[in-house]
Amino acid sequence: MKPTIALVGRPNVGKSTLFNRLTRSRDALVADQPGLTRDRHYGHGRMGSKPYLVIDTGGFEPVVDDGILWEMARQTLQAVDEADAIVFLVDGRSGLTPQDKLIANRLRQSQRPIFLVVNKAEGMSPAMAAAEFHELALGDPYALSASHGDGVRELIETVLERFPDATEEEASKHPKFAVIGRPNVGKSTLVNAILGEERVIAFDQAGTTRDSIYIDFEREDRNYTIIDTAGVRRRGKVNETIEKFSVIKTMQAIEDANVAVLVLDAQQDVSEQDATIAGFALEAGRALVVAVNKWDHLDNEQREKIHRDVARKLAFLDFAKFHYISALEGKGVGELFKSIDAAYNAAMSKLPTPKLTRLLQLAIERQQPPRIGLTRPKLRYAHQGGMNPPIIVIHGNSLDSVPDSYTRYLENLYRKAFQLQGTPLRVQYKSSVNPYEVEASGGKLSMLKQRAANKAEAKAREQAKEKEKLPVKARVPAKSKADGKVAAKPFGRPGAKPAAKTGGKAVAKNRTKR
Ligand SMILES: Nc1nc2c(ncn2[C@@H]2O[C@H](COP(=O)(O)OP(=O)(O)OP(=O)(O)O)[C@@H](O)[C@H]2O)c(=O)[nH]1
Ligand SMILES: Nc1nc2c(ncn2[C@@H]2O[C@H](COP(=O)(O)OP(=O)(O)OP(=O)(O)O)[C@@H](O)[C@H]2O)c(=O)[nH]1
Repeated sequence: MKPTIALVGRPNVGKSTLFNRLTRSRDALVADQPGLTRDRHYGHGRMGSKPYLVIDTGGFEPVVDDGILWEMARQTLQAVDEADAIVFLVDGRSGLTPQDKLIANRLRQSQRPIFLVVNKAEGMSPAMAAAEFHELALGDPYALSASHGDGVRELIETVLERFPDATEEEASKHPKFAVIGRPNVGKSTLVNAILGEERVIAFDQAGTTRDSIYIDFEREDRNYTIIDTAGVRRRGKVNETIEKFSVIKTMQAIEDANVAVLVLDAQQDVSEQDATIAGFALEAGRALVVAVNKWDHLDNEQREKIHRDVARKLAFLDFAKFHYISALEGKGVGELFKSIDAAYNAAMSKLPTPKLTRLLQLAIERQQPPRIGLTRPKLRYAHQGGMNPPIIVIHGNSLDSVPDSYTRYLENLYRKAFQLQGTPLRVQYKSSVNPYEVEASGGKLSMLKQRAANKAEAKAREQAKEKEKLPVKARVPAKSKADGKVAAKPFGRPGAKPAAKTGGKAVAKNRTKR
């Protein structure tokens, strides 16, 4: 399970700046999708072989007791109680404030490990910057500069020390699906409807309120694991108070599943929270099935309306299959399983290199990528870069100028050819910048240099093939995309090689599309 790190501190200490640093590398994975609003408070990051989730809790005003600030404080406290580690930021330039002391007192009640961070410490000696914050009695403060990046890596390494390395993503041999959705949409009812008929093999009682419940069961001779994120087991319970919604629980469940089943309530409009949860699944690259629940007792007009609402607000889920079901009456549940199976198979598909490359050539024959200025991108060959979600890596030259529309054209073609229904699909580009190209543009390459260039290209292909054997996430490339507030120096995934070397000569540029 990925550890979750919560960033806490009074307003303006630099939480979003640090958040951007810790999550930047993953931004590349979800290129802007039409209609997808990304929640900038929750993000993914990775340090070497250790992936993590980060929450920016927003400004924490511990002294207010109502209104929006109180609501923010309530959410911050929930995150503090549910996170695996807390990074408490203070401002090294403005020094220790009474508010910092109040927050520190509240954090001390938490059972979670706390890391006190003195931000904005660039140009100061770490000992000087940290000195006055020892008073908070939260251990040795870490001095760093979120905007410059100094000390950030050391901090995150220390935070992650206590968590185990991500074992190679265990390719689950069967579908493991998380039932996710906002409160009251019918998640428990659906889980009960599914389990009511099936043979439950094992039942894992959740350790804390944050944890989901894992249930193994058999259906038509196939094994499944259901990850139940609904608040409490309600079988037989009548007057149940509504459990508060936990974003961390939902995100962890999505991460741990290989298919997400998003439950919506057909008797209500698609809400922002629905879209946000859908966005989490998409960002995690999970295969997805949507269950529009409570389809009973709706007249045609209401059904039309929800169809339109879904099409408009969840357009970015166009790869997923939608089911209109009634968990209460047990209708549509069997069909749902067909899509869960299909989505699982698609997410785990093995895509052979020769077929990927043949399809690429076919795509180019049908339609070339457009010329940008004097150059036309040259797409040479493709191989699979990962599973769950399937990643297709395309090698060639000048790939930075392939337009999004062409990437979508390729995606659609691959999706059709491999029947990848229900899973996101990612196309990434790797451009080889041939060091001889500059000279070549002035005249012909000498035979010798030409041979060296060919050798470099051949080696790149070999390496690409080798990489197919590596774990999925280790190969997701970083993209240094400065995010407004942050400096352009790349940070976040030092474990990932910034550029693959081809024969020690040619340099590769990475670019990622969803
Ligand atoms: N000098 C310096 N300024 C920084 C550093 N980190 C952040 N800042 C600046 O501090 C200000 C606040 O940064 P934010 O990241 O928005 O702070 P925040 O804690 O998220 O603020 P809220 O969203 O209000 O809670 C911005 O002007 C940043 O540019 C740093 O390491 N050094
Ligand atoms: N009409 C109708 N009502 C349903 C259906 N499924 C669930 N409900 C009702 O919706 C309410 C909420 O259902 P739950 O299964 O508790 O919802 P949940 O998503 O698990 O809720 P949380 O645990 O709070 O997240 C209950 O009153 C259910 O009886 C359905 O298919 N049709």
